[in-house]
Amino acid sequence: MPIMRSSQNVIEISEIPSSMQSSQAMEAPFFATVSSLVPWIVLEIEKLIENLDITTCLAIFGVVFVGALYLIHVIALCYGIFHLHKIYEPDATLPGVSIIKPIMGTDENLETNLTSFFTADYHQFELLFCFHSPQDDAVPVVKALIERYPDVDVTIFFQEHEIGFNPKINNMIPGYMAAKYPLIMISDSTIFTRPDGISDLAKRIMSEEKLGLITQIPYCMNRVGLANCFEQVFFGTSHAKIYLAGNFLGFNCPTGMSSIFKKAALDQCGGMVAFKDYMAEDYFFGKNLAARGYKSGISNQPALQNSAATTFTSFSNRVGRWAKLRIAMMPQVILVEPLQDCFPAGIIMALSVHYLFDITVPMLFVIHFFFWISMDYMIMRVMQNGPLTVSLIQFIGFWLLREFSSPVIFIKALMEPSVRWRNNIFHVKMCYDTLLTLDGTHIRGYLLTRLIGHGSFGAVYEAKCNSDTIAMKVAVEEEDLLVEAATLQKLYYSDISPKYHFTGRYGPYSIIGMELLGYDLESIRESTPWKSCQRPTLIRMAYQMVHCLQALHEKRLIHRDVKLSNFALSQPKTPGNQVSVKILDFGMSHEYSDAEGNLKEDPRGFVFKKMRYSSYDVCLGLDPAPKDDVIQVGYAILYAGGFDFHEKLKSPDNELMNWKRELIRAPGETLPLMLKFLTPFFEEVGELIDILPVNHDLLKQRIQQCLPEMNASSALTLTEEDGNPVLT
Ligand SMILES: CCCCCCCC/C=C\CCCCCCCC(=O)N[C@@H](CO)[C@H](O)/C=C/CCCCCCCCCCCCC
Ligand SMILES: O=c1ccn([C@@H]2O[C@H](COP(=O)(O)OP(=O)(O)O[C@H]3OC[C@@H](O)[C@H](O)[C@H]3O)[C@@H](O)[C@H]2O)c(=O)[nH]1
Repeated sequence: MPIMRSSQNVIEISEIPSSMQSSQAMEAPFFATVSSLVPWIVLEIEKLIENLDITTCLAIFGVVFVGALYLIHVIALCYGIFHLHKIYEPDATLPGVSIIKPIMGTDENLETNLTSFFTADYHQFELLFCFHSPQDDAVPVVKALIERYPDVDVTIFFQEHEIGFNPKINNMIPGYMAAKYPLIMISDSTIFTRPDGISDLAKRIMSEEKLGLITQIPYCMNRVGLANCFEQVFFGTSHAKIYLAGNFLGFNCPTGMSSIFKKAALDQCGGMVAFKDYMAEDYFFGKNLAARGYKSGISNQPALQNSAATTFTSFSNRVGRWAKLRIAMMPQVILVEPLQDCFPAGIIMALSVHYLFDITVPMLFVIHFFFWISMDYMIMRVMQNGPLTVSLIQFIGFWLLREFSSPVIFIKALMEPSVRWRNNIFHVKMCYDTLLTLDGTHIRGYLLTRLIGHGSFGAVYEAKCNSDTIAMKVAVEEEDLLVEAATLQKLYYSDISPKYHFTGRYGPYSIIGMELLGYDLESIRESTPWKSCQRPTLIRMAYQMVHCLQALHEKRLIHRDVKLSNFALSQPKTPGNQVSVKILDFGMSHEYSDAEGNLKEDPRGFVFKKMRYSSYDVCLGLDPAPKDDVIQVGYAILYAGGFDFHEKLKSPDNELMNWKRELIRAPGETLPLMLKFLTPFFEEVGELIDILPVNHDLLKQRIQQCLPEMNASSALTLTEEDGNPVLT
């Protein structure tokens, strides 16, 4: 509603400053000049308020927004000048530092980067090199350095299990578990350190008791090459100013490429393993530490990225991936992020000020442009701590290229459903990470009490309402749950899946309420002493798993995501604690034919070929059929029986494909010794072909033949020993 004022008021207000003007004029001409403007400003503001309409409001908002961006520049520059590049004297009283180096692959600069850590000037540190696999190309590089620097305390780790979504965290967990010092530094393989880099981080984090996490602000080594200079200009200008201002103002605004934290503080948050499912683990380090009263900050030295593999494409993929993470974390940045670059902000400011004060647009835009680029140049000089390696003209060229390419990268990141990170492709969904932190939230009258699990579609919580306890699956996108809800309804009376309760939309979330099952079979495997179920248990599990598929396939449904963790036990029934195996997670399931037997396409376009645990035919590019569910059950049975299928999945593509082919062609020769007794079952699996329906009864008979002395269809019983589940 417009604010009405009488003209008398206007005159009164405008008169007050003029009287002040006369008194101040005697004191100082400068203040007099400023004061003389006050009545004019007040008058203009009064006029504005009188004429307040939607356009005026937008224009005022525009001025405030861009004004805040100018302020961010100023804060960043001042904070950079006063905070960065301070030099500390070595301090032998600082605690030891365990430096975790996650490594995947090598490039021409890896040796130089790693050498800088071997030769770092810190009195007590250990280097913990973490690899996904012994075949990694960087292993020989590290081994050569260990030989060259025998006095440095170094350990190499190979990832044992892929326990979470985040491959970097999966990789680092063994290193973290073995770390012996109270300070943990995480330093990416592309980082070069100055000799006093570790000392700087340690000094900074120990400067306050409540500091839990210190990150190095990302910057780059001086390198030649267009893409490298472009990258340096990006990290020295637009990225640096948000990072500096954000950290100064206390925002959780981290990048995890080079950071240090107090191990005791992270252990309070559940240790490294607690972050295994967050793609933006760095953001959640900061967030979880803050929830426990710890502060975050930045160190005095920037992180010197020194990859030899930077190209314009890799830069755009990487920055696009980060943008996707930010959007997933804070969807509100979608609105602000594209507008906070120089040109969009300039247009907003010029149009707004023109509208409000009738000053010409080109002049405003030119002033804005020069202010912005000059501030960016000064901020980059602060980051560099001296003259830039690029000339002024080159700086302007790279800066312009960055400004023009930024919206393209951002829009591309928004449009693409998946992100690539090294060898992995991920589907980062909007708000996905927030789905994992909903415990304590009320949804549809239920209190979400515990996160039970999560998959690519959403998270599953235990949810309670009075005495009723159910499982609630929560996703962001409605279509992710539609198929699952429909499948659960179709299977309601077959007793092989959790009972369906309800589905719907609740605020930003889509939900399904369903029966809460007990332990999943992967946890049962994990709780056995040798990570392998005993034969009588295995045979009965296998029988019931095939039974689940039978009920599913009879309804013309295929699961397409069959794995051990997608089978779970029903709640034990008294007396005798009997349990049955049920199948769950129908997010990828599909009704493959209509009642007449005509095949149906799935419009969702999943790429099963790329799922490493898909069957041989599916990896070749064929559409999954019921027989492929059975083959995947075969893999799950082997895994439950003690075969390290997860390790197998890490084999090179050819080797894995050969193994999959041989397992169904010649199971007697391919099955590991301890599981050779399963040959009758796998021989029958090898007979399955797409065009014939699967004969599940025959498969069950074959399972029975694997261990004739045991009744494969007899019930399973669940007990507990020392708090661990025991399935017999
Ligand atoms: C009135 C003006 C408001 C301006 C708001 C600016 C909006 C954010 C625009 C650009 C973001 C650049 C952020 C740089 C730091 C984040 C680096 C990054 O992407 N790191 C990822 C990879 O390591 C990490 O996993 C993601 C973490 C999520 C960070 C979310 C931060 C959101 C940005 C909030 C910063 C507000 C600063 C405001 C300063 C006044
Ligand atoms: O699958 C992978 C991918 C990456 N990594 C390691 O993780 C580190 C970072 O990888 P990259 O250099 O490819 O990626 P980025 O520079 O984009 O990573 C950065 O941004 C995203 C954050 O979540 C990360 O913490 C941060 O390191 C490297 O040391 C790399 O070897 C793995 O160990 N496994």
